[in-house]
Amino acid sequence: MLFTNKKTAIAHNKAAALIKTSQQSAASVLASLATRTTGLTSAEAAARIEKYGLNQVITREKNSKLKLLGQAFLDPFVIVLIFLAILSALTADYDGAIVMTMMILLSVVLRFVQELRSQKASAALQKMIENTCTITRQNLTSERPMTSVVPGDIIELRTGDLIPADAYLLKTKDLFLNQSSITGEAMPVEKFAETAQALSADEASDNQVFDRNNLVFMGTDVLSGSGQAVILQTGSHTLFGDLAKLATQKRGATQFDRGLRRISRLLIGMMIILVPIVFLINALTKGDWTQAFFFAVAVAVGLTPEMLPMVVNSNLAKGATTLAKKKVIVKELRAVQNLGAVDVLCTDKTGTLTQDQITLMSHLDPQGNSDARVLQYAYMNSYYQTGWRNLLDQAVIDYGQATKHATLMTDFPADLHKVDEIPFDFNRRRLTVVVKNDQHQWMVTKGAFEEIMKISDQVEWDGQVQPLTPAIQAKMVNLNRQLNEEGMRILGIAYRLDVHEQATYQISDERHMVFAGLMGFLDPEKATAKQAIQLLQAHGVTVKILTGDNGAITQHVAGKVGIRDTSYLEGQALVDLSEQELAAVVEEHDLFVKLNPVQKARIIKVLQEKHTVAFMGDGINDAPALRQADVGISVDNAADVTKEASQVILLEKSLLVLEDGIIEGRTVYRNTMKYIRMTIASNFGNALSVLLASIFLPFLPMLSLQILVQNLIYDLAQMSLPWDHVDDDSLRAPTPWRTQGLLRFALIFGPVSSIFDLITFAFMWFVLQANTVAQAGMFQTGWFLVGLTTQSLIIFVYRTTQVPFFKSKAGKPVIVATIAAILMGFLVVFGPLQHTFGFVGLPNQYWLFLPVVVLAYLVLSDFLKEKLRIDLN
Ligand SMILES: Nc1ncnc2c1ncn2[C@@H]1O[C@H](COP(=O)(O)OP(=O)(O)OP(=O)(O)O)[C@@H](O)[C@H]1O
Ligand SMILES: [Mg+2]
Repeated sequence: MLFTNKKTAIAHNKAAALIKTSQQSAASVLASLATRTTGLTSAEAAARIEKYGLNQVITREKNSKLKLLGQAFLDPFVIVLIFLAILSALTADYDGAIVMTMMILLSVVLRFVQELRSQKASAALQKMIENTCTITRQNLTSERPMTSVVPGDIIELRTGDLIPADAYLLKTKDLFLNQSSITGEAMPVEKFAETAQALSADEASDNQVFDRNNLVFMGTDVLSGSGQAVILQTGSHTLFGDLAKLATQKRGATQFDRGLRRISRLLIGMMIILVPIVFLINALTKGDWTQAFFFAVAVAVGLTPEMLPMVVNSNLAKGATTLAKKKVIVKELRAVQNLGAVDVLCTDKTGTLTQDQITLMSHLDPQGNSDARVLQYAYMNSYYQTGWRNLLDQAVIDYGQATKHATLMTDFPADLHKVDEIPFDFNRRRLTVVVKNDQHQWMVTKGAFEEIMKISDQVEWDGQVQPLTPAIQAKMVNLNRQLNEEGMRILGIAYRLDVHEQATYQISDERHMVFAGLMGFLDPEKATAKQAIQLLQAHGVTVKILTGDNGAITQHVAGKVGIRDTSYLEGQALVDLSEQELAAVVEEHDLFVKLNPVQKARIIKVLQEKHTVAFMGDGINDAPALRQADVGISVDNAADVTKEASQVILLEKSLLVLEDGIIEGRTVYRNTMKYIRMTIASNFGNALSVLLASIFLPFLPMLSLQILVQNLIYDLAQMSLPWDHVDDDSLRAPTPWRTQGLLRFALIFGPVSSIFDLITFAFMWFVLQANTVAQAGMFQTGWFLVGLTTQSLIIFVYRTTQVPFFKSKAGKPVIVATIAAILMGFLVVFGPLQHTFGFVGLPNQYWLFLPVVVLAYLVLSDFLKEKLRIDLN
């Protein structure tokens, strides 16, 4: 569903060249790249980096600064100002022109700097999460950053690796790739190291390149198996290099994005309807069409929510930077806002809820007695397998190495070597390794207890191999459950001797096995897990466990970390449910066990119909779920695909940071909403006031230049909003995007502010006698100051449900910015540029009126806010 139709986007010459290469032998491919299986020398690699550049696809980086600057200029506000400035200069009003030029520069520089900062913050965060790949150079194999790959490099591929660039396979072992990111096809594709056949004429299409078995492409990943490949092309020369980075296209628009767009449209719509009316009324009643036009344009600028994207971005960037200090890296900025909306957190078990230190505790025969041979079988299995080495394998190997490799394998001949393996997969939930010497071969399988049971028909019981009878089975199931209930994770071990002489083994060989015993692992919960989950629950987030492990052990962990409902549902039981039934059971249960990766993603998808869902996981089996979730959370030592599928990476083991992330997300949302609420109400109010003034006044209520200055001052003040303090009680519940209250809010508070505008008009007109065209300057100055002070101060009312100043204190930056805005207003009115802006001095009565009207406005608004129980969340 995500990348359908990508095929149409491939470049013909790139595809044709790759197809040609696929038909060459490995030797000639290596020769044409001037490389060899031992790898490039350091000097060659350095020269090639010079020549081909870093292996990255984003080329926009370079001109992004210019583009940002361009965007800052393209703002409607700036365009109108430029227009006005040119006009002023042409009409020899040089003072005006100079002031406007200053305003233009101020506005552009501020926007540019702020946007650049947001962008830099985001780029810096992305840099902290580096993908690596295994490169062989000068016969030495090591992990290097993916960006350092050059054509001719020899790379090793393993389960969970991302393919760093387009490459030609030299060796493969059951190598299955996931090409869905470029072809849209979800089925795994097996790849082989062999020269491809030439295409017949009617087959010759660019899309054939995906079916070339010996080629792998940037942007795809290894599902299972292993391989070796030589890099053909890097960076933007790869098949998909000219498309934007695939990973960034993963997620569609969120509710938040859509909501913002709706609001912008609403505000712009209001402007489009209103501005022509204002223009016509003023032109017809006052007769000066040019002035009426500029006035209308200035009103339009005033009603444009031009700061919205910037306020949102700097809010998000600020949230992300704060989280980075707590070792939570947000790769995509808007994930911060999504975090705030999350009301269900699904999590994997191992390594997320539990420590990533699994230890092997016991190796038991099927009757529960310690047995050294069981350990030796398991050790062989973990030691020789070449797929993704997960924590269970690591625990076995660590245990083996502690007892010394050589002294461990006492029950087996010393001359064993590996013949084959059948890699682990999450449907089979087991993994097989085959070893042999001159006399015998051993097929050794380990995996989930139930899966090993399925493939065994014999068992080592009372010291001999016996048929695995239902009675013995029942005893073993009992033993397994007992161990699980004690918190022990169990893997079963089985073997089969001398299966056949062929060198390659298949899944179908995993049968008639002898159940040899159990391996018990201890996987303690993270010290912070319980507290973290309690905090999440207290903040309205339900926690659910989605695991591939079995019910008993999951219940044990759930109990330890404080998940109350511990009834569980098995993956198999989900298969037959209709979407409707599924929707009901996902709400009911908190534990889902024996899930395969697709089932994890499916549960999340169903939950998303009613909830905003985060998923936290660290395995390659978690990638589909991480992609599906609204927020994918992973850890730094996870596999490449896993990290790539996530938007949030936890650098530290503590889970308490989850709470920080969620609070930060909610803060971002609240502070964004403050801006939106302010803008909507004041725009609506201003539109009303301007309309009425245009109808009844013989002159303009404010000059276009004055409106623009006012607007600039508000813009400056509002830039402080991301740093505002948010009331604790409004951070207690998830913050999904909600607009219901907004319209009501605008319809109440817009007119309220208009009433005070009208009071001001009346005062200026009747009391101060500013009722002729000659007195227009005084009228305009009077309204300018009232408008500026009320609109600057009203944020303190709108920003909280509580009594401003006394009960809820605003953040310092907001207080400072507000005072600065008011001072700036007074400076413009009474400073050296007074006449340039068309302002005049004001009589003494005005100074009695101003504080009264401002205070009355604030008090009434606050009163209404509480009386009408306006939802300010
Ligand atoms: N390396 C391995 N060798 C054999 N069996 C394995 C291996 N890794 C996992 N398994 C089996 O497959 C099951 C599912 O794997 P895994 O535990 O990684 O799934 P998961 O969904 O990530 O669950 P978890 O919550 O434990 O992380 C395990 O419970 C175990 O029985
Ligand atoms: Mg896992």
